[in-house]
Amino acid sequence: MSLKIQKAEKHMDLSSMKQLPDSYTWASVDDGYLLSCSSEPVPVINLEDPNVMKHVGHACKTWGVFHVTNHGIPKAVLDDMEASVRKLFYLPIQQKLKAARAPDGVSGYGAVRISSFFHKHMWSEGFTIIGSPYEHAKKLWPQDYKNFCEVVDKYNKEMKKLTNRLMWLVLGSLGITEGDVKWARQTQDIKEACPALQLNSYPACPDPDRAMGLAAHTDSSILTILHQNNTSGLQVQREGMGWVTVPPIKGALVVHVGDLLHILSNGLYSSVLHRAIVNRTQHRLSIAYLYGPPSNVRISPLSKLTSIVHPPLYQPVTWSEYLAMKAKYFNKTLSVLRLSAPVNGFIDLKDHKSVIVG
Ligand SMILES: O=C(O)CCC(=O)C(=O)O
Ligand SMILES: [Fe+2]
Repeated sequence: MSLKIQKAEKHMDLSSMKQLPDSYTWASVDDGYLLSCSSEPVPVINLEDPNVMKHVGHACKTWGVFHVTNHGIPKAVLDDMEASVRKLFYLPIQQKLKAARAPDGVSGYGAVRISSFFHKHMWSEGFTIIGSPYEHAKKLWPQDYKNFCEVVDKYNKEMKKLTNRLMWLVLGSLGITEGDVKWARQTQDIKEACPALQLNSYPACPDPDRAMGLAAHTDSSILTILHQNNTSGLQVQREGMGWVTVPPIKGALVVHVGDLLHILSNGLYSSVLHRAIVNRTQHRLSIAYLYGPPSNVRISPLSKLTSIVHPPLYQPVTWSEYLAMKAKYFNKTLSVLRLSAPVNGFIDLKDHKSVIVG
Protein backbone atom coordinates (compact mmCIF):
# COMPACT_ATOMS: atom_id res chain seq x y z
CA MET A 1 0.00 0.00 0.00
CA SER A 2 1.46 3.37 -0.94
CA LEU A 3 1.93 5.99 1.71
CA LYS A 4 -0.42 8.25 -0.18
CA ILE A 5 -3.29 5.77 0.17
CA GLN A 6 -2.48 5.24 3.80
CA LYS A 7 -2.67 8.95 4.38
CA ALA A 8 -5.95 9.35 2.53
CA GLU A 9 -7.48 6.45 4.44
CA LYS A 10 -6.48 8.00 7.71
CA HIS A 11 -8.96 10.77 7.03
CA MET A 12 -11.81 8.75 5.60
CA ASP A 13 -15.28 9.82 6.51
CA LEU A 14 -16.32 6.73 8.47
CA SER A 15 -19.99 7.61 8.71
CA SER A 16 -20.35 7.50 4.91
CA MET A 17 -18.74 4.05 4.44
CA LYS A 18 -21.06 1.22 3.46
CA GLN A 19 -18.42 -1.53 3.75
CA LEU A 20 -15.48 -2.16 6.01
CA PRO A 21 -12.28 -1.55 4.01
CA ASP A 22 -9.52 -4.12 4.37
CA SER A 23 -7.33 -1.60 6.18
CA TYR A 24 -9.99 -1.43 8.94
CA THR A 25 -10.58 -5.18 9.15
CA TRP A 26 -9.10 -6.78 12.26
CA ALA A 27 -8.34 -10.48 12.27
CA SER A 28 -10.42 -11.06 15.36
CA VAL A 29 -11.78 -8.51 17.74
CA ASP A 30 -12.21 -11.21 20.36
CA ASP A 31 -8.50 -12.04 20.46
CA GLY A 32 -9.42 -15.50 21.68
CA TYR A 33 -10.70 -14.16 24.99
CA LEU A 34 -14.02 -15.11 26.47
CA LEU A 35 -16.58 -12.44 25.82
CA SER A 36 -18.07 -12.17 29.20
CA CYS A 37 -21.71 -12.36 30.05
CA SER A 38 -20.31 -11.77 33.49
CA SER A 39 -22.40 -12.52 36.50
CA GLU A 40 -20.21 -10.08 38.37
CA PRO A 41 -20.75 -6.56 37.08
CA VAL A 42 -18.31 -3.66 37.32
CA PRO A 43 -18.80 -2.05 40.77
CA VAL A 44 -21.14 0.92 41.11
CA ILE A 45 -20.10 3.23 43.95
CA ASN A 46 -22.36 5.84 45.49
CA LEU A 47 -20.07 8.72 46.49
CA GLU A 48 -22.50 9.63 49.29
CA ASP A 49 -22.15 6.19 50.87
CA PRO A 50 -20.61 6.40 54.38
CA ASN A 51 -18.25 3.52 53.46
CA VAL A 52 -17.24 5.06 50.17
CA MET A 53 -13.46 4.90 50.83
CA LYS A 54 -13.58 1.20 51.52
CA HIS A 55 -15.61 0.57 48.35
CA VAL A 56 -13.25 2.67 46.24
CA GLY A 57 -10.23 0.78 47.60
CA HIS A 58 -11.83 -2.59 46.93
CA ALA A 59 -12.84 -1.62 43.38
CA CYS A 60 -9.34 -0.30 42.60
CA LYS A 61 -7.76 -3.48 43.89
CA THR A 62 -10.06 -5.96 42.21
CA TRP A 63 -11.24 -4.31 39.00
CA GLY A 64 -9.27 -1.12 38.38
CA VAL A 65 -12.52 0.41 37.16
CA PHE A 66 -15.83 1.44 38.71
CA HIS A 67 -18.91 3.57 38.10
CA VAL A 68 -19.61 6.52 40.39
CA THR A 69 -23.08 7.85 41.16
CA ASN A 70 -24.03 10.90 43.24
CA HIS A 71 -20.81 12.48 42.01
CA GLY A 72 -22.17 16.02 42.22
CA ILE A 73 -21.62 17.01 38.58
CA PRO A 74 -24.76 18.77 37.34
CA LYS A 75 -26.59 16.88 34.61
CA ALA A 76 -26.61 20.05 32.47
CA VAL A 77 -22.79 20.13 32.45
CA LEU A 78 -22.62 16.53 31.17
CA ASP A 79 -25.44 17.06 28.65
CA ASP A 80 -23.97 20.30 27.29
CA MET A 81 -20.57 18.68 26.88
CA GLU A 82 -22.04 15.67 25.09
CA ALA A 83 -23.99 17.97 22.76
CA SER A 84 -20.86 20.00 21.98
CA VAL A 85 -18.85 16.87 21.28
CA ARG A 86 -21.58 15.64 18.96
CA LYS A 87 -21.61 18.99 17.17
CA LEU A 88 -17.84 18.79 16.70
CA PHE A 89 -17.78 15.29 15.26
CA TYR A 90 -20.78 15.98 13.01
CA LEU A 91 -18.86 18.72 11.20
CA PRO A 92 -17.84 17.84 7.63
CA ILE A 93 -14.48 16.09 7.52
CA GLN A 94 -12.83 18.98 5.64
CA GLN A 95 -13.83 21.33 8.44
CA LYS A 96 -12.55 19.00 11.17
CA LEU A 97 -9.25 18.68 9.34
CA LYS A 98 -8.73 22.43 9.77
CA ALA A 99 -8.09 21.61 13.43
CA ALA A 100 -6.00 18.52 12.68
CA ARG A 101 -3.37 17.50 15.20
CA ALA A 102 0.12 18.51 14.01
CA PRO A 103 2.37 15.49 13.19
CA ASP A 104 4.42 16.08 16.35
CA GLY A 105 1.57 17.64 18.34
CA VAL A 106 -0.78 16.31 20.96
CA SER A 107 -3.94 18.36 20.73
CA GLY A 108 -6.46 18.63 17.92
CA TYR A 109 -8.43 16.35 15.61
CA GLY A 110 -7.22 13.02 14.23
CA ALA A 111 -6.94 9.29 14.57
CA VAL A 112 -6.38 8.05 18.11
CA ARG A 113 -2.77 8.42 19.12
CA ILE A 114 -2.16 4.72 19.71
CA SER A 115 -2.87 4.04 16.00
CA SER A 116 0.81 3.95 15.18
CA PHE A 117 1.23 0.69 17.13
CA PHE A 118 -1.23 -1.20 14.96
CA HIS A 119 -1.30 -2.39 11.36
CA LYS A 120 -5.01 -1.75 11.02
CA HIS A 121 -6.98 1.48 11.39
CA MET A 122 -9.47 1.87 14.19
CA TRP A 123 -13.11 2.73 13.63
CA SER A 124 -12.98 6.00 15.51
CA GLU A 125 -11.99 9.65 15.42
CA GLY A 126 -10.49 11.59 18.27
CA PHE A 127 -10.03 15.14 19.42
CA THR A 128 -7.58 15.96 22.21
CA ILE A 129 -7.79 19.13 24.31
CA ILE A 130 -4.97 20.18 26.62
CA GLY A 131 -5.54 23.43 28.45
CA SER A 132 -7.75 25.83 26.52
CA PRO A 133 -9.62 24.56 23.44
CA TYR A 134 -9.63 28.13 22.04
CA GLU A 135 -7.10 27.74 19.21
CA HIS A 136 -8.65 24.66 17.71
CA ALA A 137 -12.24 25.75 18.31
CA LYS A 138 -11.54 28.95 16.40
CA LYS A 139 -10.44 26.90 13.40
CA LEU A 140 -13.57 24.76 13.56
CA TRP A 141 -16.09 27.56 14.10
CA PRO A 142 -14.41 30.88 13.18
CA GLN A 143 -17.54 32.89 14.16
CA ASP A 144 -19.02 30.68 16.76
CA TYR A 145 -16.31 29.13 18.93
CA LYS A 146 -17.21 30.75 22.25
CA ASN A 147 -19.93 28.37 23.26
CA PHE A 148 -17.70 25.31 22.75
CA CYS A 149 -14.92 26.90 24.83
CA GLU A 150 -17.31 27.80 27.65
CA VAL A 151 -18.80 24.32 27.76
CA VAL A 152 -15.35 22.68 27.81
CA ASP A 153 -14.09 25.05 30.55
CA LYS A 154 -17.10 24.31 32.72
CA TYR A 155 -16.68 20.57 32.18
CA ASN A 156 -12.96 20.72 33.04
CA LYS A 157 -13.69 22.64 36.25
CA GLU A 158 -16.25 20.09 37.41
CA MET A 159 -13.98 17.19 36.49
CA LYS A 160 -11.12 18.76 38.41
CA LYS A 161 -13.25 18.98 41.55
CA LEU A 162 -14.34 15.38 41.16
CA THR A 163 -10.84 14.03 40.51
CA ASN A 164 -9.55 15.78 43.63
CA ARG A 165 -12.27 14.14 45.63
CA LEU A 166 -11.61 10.74 44.09
CA MET A 167 -7.86 11.11 44.48
CA TRP A 168 -8.21 11.50 48.26
CA LEU A 169 -10.58 8.57 48.46
CA VAL A 170 -8.11 6.42 46.53
CA LEU A 171 -5.10 7.58 48.55
CA GLY A 172 -7.07 7.31 51.80
CA SER A 173 -7.96 3.73 50.96
CA LEU A 174 -4.21 3.02 50.81
CA GLY A 175 -3.66 4.64 54.21
CA ILE A 176 -2.06 7.71 52.63
CA THR A 177 -2.76 11.13 54.12
CA GLU A 178 -2.33 14.67 52.78
CA GLY A 179 1.02 14.98 54.54
CA ASP A 180 2.40 12.02 52.58
CA VAL A 181 1.84 13.48 49.11
CA LYS A 182 2.21 17.21 49.20
CA TRP A 183 1.89 17.72 45.46
CA ALA A 184 -1.56 16.10 45.49
CA ARG A 185 -2.70 18.61 48.09
CA GLN A 186 -1.29 21.46 46.05
CA THR A 187 -2.98 20.45 42.81
CA GLN A 188 -6.32 21.29 44.36
CA ASP A 189 -5.86 24.95 43.63
CA ILE A 190 -2.98 25.31 41.22
CA LYS A 191 -2.93 25.52 37.47
CA GLU A 192 0.12 23.27 37.16
CA ALA A 193 -1.70 19.97 36.86
CA CYS A 194 -2.59 19.91 33.20
CA PRO A 195 -5.22 17.29 32.53
CA ALA A 196 -6.06 16.13 29.04
CA LEU A 197 -9.53 15.80 27.64
CA GLN A 198 -9.86 13.07 25.02
CA LEU A 199 -13.04 13.18 22.94
CA ASN A 200 -13.83 9.97 21.04
CA SER A 201 -16.36 9.30 18.30
CA TYR A 202 -17.29 5.82 17.06
CA PRO A 203 -19.72 6.03 14.12
CA ALA A 204 -22.08 3.12 13.42
CA CYS A 205 -20.09 0.46 11.58
CA PRO A 206 -21.18 -1.80 8.67
CA ASP A 207 -19.20 -4.81 10.02
CA PRO A 208 -18.72 -4.30 13.78
CA ASP A 209 -17.52 -7.86 14.51
CA ARG A 210 -14.40 -7.29 12.46
CA ALA A 211 -13.75 -3.64 13.39
CA MET A 212 -12.05 -2.17 16.46
CA GLY A 213 -13.11 1.18 17.92
CA LEU A 214 -10.15 1.66 20.19
CA ALA A 215 -7.61 -1.12 20.74
CA ALA A 216 -6.68 -2.49 24.16
CA HIS A 217 -4.60 -0.07 26.21
CA THR A 218 -4.17 1.32 29.70
CA ASP A 219 -4.36 5.05 30.37
CA SER A 220 -1.17 6.93 31.27
CA SER A 221 -3.02 9.01 33.86
CA ILE A 222 -3.38 8.64 37.63
CA LEU A 223 -7.15 8.43 37.22
CA THR A 224 -9.40 8.81 34.19
CA ILE A 225 -13.04 9.87 34.41
CA LEU A 226 -15.08 8.75 31.45
CA HIS A 227 -18.47 9.95 30.31
CA GLN A 228 -20.09 7.81 27.63
CA ASN A 229 -23.31 8.51 25.77
CA ASN A 230 -26.15 6.01 26.04
CA THR A 231 -24.40 3.44 23.82
CA SER A 232 -22.34 0.48 25.04
CA GLY A 233 -18.84 -0.13 23.73
CA LEU A 234 -16.36 0.14 26.58
CA GLN A 235 -14.89 -3.18 27.72
CA VAL A 236 -12.35 -3.91 30.44
CA GLN A 237 -10.27 -7.02 30.85
CA ARG A 238 -10.73 -8.94 34.05
CA GLU A 239 -8.55 -11.86 35.12
CA GLY A 240 -10.33 -15.11 34.43
CA MET A 241 -13.31 -13.41 32.82
CA GLY A 242 -11.94 -11.93 29.62
CA TRP A 243 -13.53 -8.78 28.25
CA VAL A 244 -16.32 -7.41 30.38
CA THR A 245 -18.65 -4.73 29.04
CA VAL A 246 -18.99 -1.55 31.09
CA PRO A 247 -22.48 -0.46 30.04
CA PRO A 248 -23.46 3.19 30.38
CA ILE A 249 -25.49 3.84 33.53
CA LYS A 250 -27.68 6.91 33.35
CA GLY A 251 -26.09 9.79 35.26
CA ALA A 252 -23.05 7.74 36.35
CA LEU A 253 -19.42 8.23 35.32
CA VAL A 254 -16.73 5.57 34.86
CA VAL A 255 -13.41 5.82 36.71
CA HIS A 256 -10.27 4.02 35.50
CA VAL A 257 -7.08 3.37 37.44
CA GLY A 258 -4.24 4.67 35.26
CA ASP A 259 -0.58 3.69 34.98
CA LEU A 260 0.69 6.43 37.31
CA LEU A 261 -1.58 5.18 40.11
CA HIS A 262 -0.24 1.71 39.41
CA ILE A 263 3.26 3.11 40.08
CA LEU A 264 2.22 5.27 43.10
CA SER A 265 0.51 2.31 44.75
CA ASN A 266 3.53 0.07 44.02
CA GLY A 267 1.33 -2.22 41.96
CA LEU A 268 -1.43 -2.60 44.57
CA TYR A 269 -3.91 -0.87 42.27
CA SER A 270 -3.26 -2.06 38.74
CA SER A 271 -4.13 0.07 35.75
CA VAL A 272 -7.03 -1.44 33.87
CA LEU A 273 -6.67 -2.74 30.33
CA HIS A 274 -9.62 -1.53 28.29
CA ARG A 275 -10.84 -1.06 24.73
CA ALA A 276 -13.88 0.19 22.82
CA ILE A 277 -15.85 -1.90 20.37
CA VAL A 278 -18.35 -0.58 17.84
CA ASN A 279 -21.84 -1.46 16.72
CA ARG A 280 -23.96 -1.52 13.56
CA THR A 281 -26.61 1.06 14.32
CA GLN A 282 -25.56 3.62 16.88
CA HIS A 283 -23.03 6.38 16.98
CA ARG A 284 -21.11 6.18 20.25
CA LEU A 285 -19.36 9.12 21.92
CA SER A 286 -17.07 9.15 24.92
CA ILE A 287 -15.23 11.86 26.80
CA ALA A 288 -12.19 10.88 28.86
CA TYR A 289 -10.72 13.30 31.40
CA LEU A 290 -7.16 12.15 32.10
CA TYR A 291 -5.89 13.43 35.42
CA GLY A 292 -2.17 13.43 36.16
CA PRO A 293 0.33 15.12 38.47
CA PRO A 294 1.95 18.54 37.91
CA SER A 295 4.67 18.27 35.28
CA ASN A 296 7.63 18.73 37.65
CA VAL A 297 6.58 15.98 40.08
CA ARG A 298 8.43 12.65 39.98
CA ILE A 299 6.02 9.82 40.56
CA SER A 300 7.36 6.81 42.39
CA PRO A 301 5.90 4.17 44.72
CA LEU A 302 4.72 5.97 47.88
CA SER A 303 7.23 5.33 50.65
CA LYS A 304 4.49 4.37 53.11
CA LEU A 305 3.65 1.45 50.83
CA THR A 306 7.17 0.11 50.53
CA SER A 307 9.42 -1.79 52.92
CA ILE A 308 12.22 -4.34 52.80
CA VAL A 309 9.63 -7.00 52.14
CA HIS A 310 7.82 -4.84 49.59
CA PRO A 311 10.57 -2.91 47.81
CA PRO A 312 9.65 -0.18 45.31
CA LEU A 313 8.83 -1.89 42.04
CA TYR A 314 9.11 1.11 39.70
CA GLN A 315 11.62 3.84 38.91
CA PRO A 316 10.58 7.47 39.52
CA VAL A 317 9.18 9.21 36.46
CA THR A 318 7.44 12.49 35.63
CA TRP A 319 4.19 12.48 33.69
CA SER A 320 5.82 13.88 30.57
CA GLU A 321 8.64 11.33 30.74
CA TYR A 322 6.05 8.63 31.13
CA LEU A 323 4.10 9.87 28.11
CA ALA A 324 7.27 9.90 26.01
CA MET A 325 8.00 6.32 27.09
CA LYS A 326 4.44 5.26 26.39
CA ALA A 327 4.75 6.65 22.87
CA LYS A 328 7.72 4.33 22.41
CA TYR A 329 6.87 1.19 24.38
CA PHE A 330 3.06 1.42 24.54
CA ASN A 331 1.63 -1.44 26.66
CA LYS A 332 5.10 -2.52 27.79
CA THR A 333 5.96 0.81 29.44
CA LEU A 334 5.28 -0.33 33.01
CA SER A 335 7.55 -3.33 32.61
CA VAL A 336 10.30 -1.13 31.13
CA LEU A 337 10.13 1.04 34.27
CA ARG A 338 10.06 -1.94 36.55
CA LEU A 339 13.06 -2.40 38.83
CA SER A 340 14.89 -5.70 38.81
CA ALA A 341 13.08 -8.76 40.08
CA PRO A 342 13.56 -10.14 43.57
CA VAL A 343 15.57 -13.36 43.89
CA ASN A 344 12.55 -15.62 43.70
CA GLY A 345 11.16 -13.55 40.81
CA PHE A 346 7.71 -12.05 40.46
CA ILE A 347 4.96 -12.03 37.98
CA ASP A 348 3.48 -8.73 36.99
CA LEU A 349 -0.09 -9.72 36.44
CA LYS A 350 -0.81 -6.54 34.58
CA ASP A 351 2.31 -6.59 32.48
CA HIS A 352 0.03 -6.75 29.44
CA LYS A 353 2.75 -8.35 27.32
CA SER A 354 0.18 -10.77 26.07
CA VAL A 355 -1.93 -8.10 24.39
CA ILE A 356 -2.34 -8.99 20.77
CA VAL A 357 -1.86 -5.96 18.63
CA GLY A 358 -3.12 -5.71 15.09
O1 LIG B 1 -14.54 5.16 24.42
C1 LIG B 1 -14.29 4.61 25.47
O2 LIG B 1 -15.15 4.11 26.18
C2 LIG B 1 -12.86 4.48 25.93
C3 LIG B 1 -12.03 5.70 25.66
C4 LIG B 1 -10.65 5.55 26.16
O3 LIG B 1 -10.27 4.52 26.64
C5 LIG B 1 -9.70 6.66 26.09
O4 LIG B 1 -10.02 7.71 25.52
O5 LIG B 1 -8.57 6.49 26.61
FE1 LIG C 1 -8.43 4.75 27.69
